[in-house]
Amino acid sequence: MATGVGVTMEVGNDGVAIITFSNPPVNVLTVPIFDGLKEKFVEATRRDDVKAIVLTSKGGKFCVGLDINIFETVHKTGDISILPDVSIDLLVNTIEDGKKPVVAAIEGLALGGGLELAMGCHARIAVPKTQLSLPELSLGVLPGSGGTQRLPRLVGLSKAVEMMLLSKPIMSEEGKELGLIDALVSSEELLRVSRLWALDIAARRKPWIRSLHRTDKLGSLSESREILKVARQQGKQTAPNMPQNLACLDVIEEGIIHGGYNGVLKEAQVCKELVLSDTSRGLVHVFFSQRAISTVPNVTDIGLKPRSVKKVAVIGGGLMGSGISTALILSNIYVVLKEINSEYLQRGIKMVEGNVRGLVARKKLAQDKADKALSMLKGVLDYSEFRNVDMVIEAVIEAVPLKQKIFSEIEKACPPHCILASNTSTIDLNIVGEKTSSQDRIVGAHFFSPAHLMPLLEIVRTEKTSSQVILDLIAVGKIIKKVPVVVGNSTGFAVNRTFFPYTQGAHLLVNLGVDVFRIDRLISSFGFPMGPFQLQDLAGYGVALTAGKELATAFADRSFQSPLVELLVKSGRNGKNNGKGYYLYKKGSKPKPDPSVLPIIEECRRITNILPDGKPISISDKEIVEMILFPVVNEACRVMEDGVVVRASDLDIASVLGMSFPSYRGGIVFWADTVGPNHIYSSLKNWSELYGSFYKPSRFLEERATKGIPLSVPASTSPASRSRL
Ligand SMILES: C[C@H](O)CC(=O)SCCNC(=O)CCNC(=O)[C@H](O)C(C)(C)COP(=O)(O)OP(=O)(O)OC[C@H]1O[C@@H](n2cnc3c(N)ncnc32)[C@H](O)[C@@H]1OP(=O)(O)O
Repeated sequence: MATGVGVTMEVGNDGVAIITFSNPPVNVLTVPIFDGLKEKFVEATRRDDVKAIVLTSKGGKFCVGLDINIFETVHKTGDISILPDVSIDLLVNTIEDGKKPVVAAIEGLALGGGLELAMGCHARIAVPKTQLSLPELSLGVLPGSGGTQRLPRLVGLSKAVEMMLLSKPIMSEEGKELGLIDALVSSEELLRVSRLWALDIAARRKPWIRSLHRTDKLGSLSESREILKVARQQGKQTAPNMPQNLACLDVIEEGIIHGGYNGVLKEAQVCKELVLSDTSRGLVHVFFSQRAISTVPNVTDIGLKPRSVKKVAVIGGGLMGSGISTALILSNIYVVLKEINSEYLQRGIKMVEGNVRGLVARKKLAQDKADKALSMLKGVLDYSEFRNVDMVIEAVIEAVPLKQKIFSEIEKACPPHCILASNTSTIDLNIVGEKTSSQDRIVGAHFFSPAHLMPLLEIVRTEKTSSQVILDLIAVGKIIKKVPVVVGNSTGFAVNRTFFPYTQGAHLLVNLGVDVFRIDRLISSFGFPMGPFQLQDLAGYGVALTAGKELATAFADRSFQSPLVELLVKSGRNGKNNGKGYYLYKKGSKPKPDPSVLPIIEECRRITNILPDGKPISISDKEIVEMILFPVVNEACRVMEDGVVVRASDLDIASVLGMSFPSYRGGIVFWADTVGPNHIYSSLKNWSELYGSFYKPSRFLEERATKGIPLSVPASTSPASRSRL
């Protein structure tokens, strides 16, 4: 066992046994920890000098739950027997129904199995601001140690359903109001109060409560059924592809109808079934992939320390610049926002204010924090404030000469340590920085719109960008609560490059006679928040035209260009911006497919003239999804082969966070490996013969498919690998 890992017991003169478990840094529950707990509880129950027990942990973080590596091992081996089976033996028989009262002393956080362990105790004392949550559904499983039964009995069914279905944490203050926590005390008082509480229960001065036996908070059967019915309807609507949501509600219902103990039995059985589901495989993969991105070879492993970035200049107050400024000021980074005239500057500042106000209106930000954030913003029209900035983020239109001019100006205006970042989404950074002699400080900081809300930050490095600058930007990304993924310099970088065939593939299908609204419906059913055409409406046609052209030129050998967006613009449509695109947009109502767009699509089909024999192709729903997503996988293969990403799983995270690829499918590469490279390769080969080079399989895909190697296996094992990182 590693140092500091284990379970100890100390019996005080007061007759209280303090059982302490420790598994740094976050006290995950593993088989040895469970074994240690069992041993100590049995010993404390047996010993005559022990009147009561306090369960606690070391290090200020009570417990983050079961070790998720165990799920990963089950996924790799299929061996479900390694899953600890503690729900009845340890939690019910040994702790809850044991002969001595147990109080949980909780500090920092109690998540998943950690909170379940605490709920098996007879009382819970917590430190203020302790985070409490059952997030198991976000891993594709359900609480497997009695959580589905005890939480409703402690906080009421509605709140418990909300906390589990949304994996929503609460703080111990709310936990106290709800009855989940019995007392809130300072960290220094935690053990003293817990000991006294345990002794009070032993002496019957305080109630000895076994949560599983309670029914007082459950309400009547008909009320419970109504709550579960509404939750099922919502689950079907919002998470149709997530089996764990409905399974969790079924398990809760079992306990309500047949009693908590039967609920626990069913819970353990369903949890095991869910662990083996594709959804759990995908979500657990995403969990670990998101943590893996923090390791970047030659950046995070060479002993460098991130420098502090306190003041940032943002150039350009448009949609992106104002979003980036918002993200920075919300995290206490001072921003100078530069525009070329006061009209544009005022507009930019208003947009930032609007972003911040929007967060307050949606109760995501307190008013005092909003005021504080806005006080960190200063609008400027020249470079004088740039003399002491730590970083500049350029966010002007995608025009090479303009960006080059800005970069040579900021090179002179900023101090020599200043990071020079561009938010370009497509332009080669070497070209952006061509007219400077500071290539080592030039880096891409590619945010996704709306920049204050979207979690991904693509950090683009050239061969010349210094490791220090990359490390600094990773640190800034984390401070502003983004997930920073370091990628290599290539047109479209990782995300836009991988996903350019997504839009083009959808357009190609339309020109082959497939209905736009059918495509959008199917892509939404696959799990994207919306289809490619609604997304185009939302992003605005200007972006579609400029970025689309850039990518089509760079990848001319495999691009499909449709005149549809130009035709839409000619007919006075500009997507959501002017309320008219493929859909009609009215305030307060959902977008409606607009039938008057169909003649424009017909005109487009006449221009491209690719309908085989002049007739629309006949195609299944499954094939439509594949004809859009397999070309994306194909480009992902090229991105990996070109070394644009460090690991395949970085592309998974980038696709989930940047393109809203459904997380429960594990990301684009993980999903492709689930579908099977061979099926993808042979489908693409077939379509390329029928419909042209857009579908031509890449060399990397062909090699993996023919050799039977998963796409996620590191590219370095492939002879064609040539890293840009
Ligand atoms: C039977 C039960 O019902 C089943 C369960 O309990 S399932 C588990 C339920 N618990 C969870 O889902 C919690 C998952 N963890 C988290 O949400 C976050 O890690 C956290 C909020 C605890 C901390 O976040 P943060 O401070 O950003 O640190 P983060 O980098 O995520 O985690 C620190 C380290 O702990 C690891 N870790 C955190 N929770 C873990 C877990 N439950 N199992 C294994 N490792 C875990 C992370 O992988 C990371 O490891 P690394 O340093 O080697 O990369």
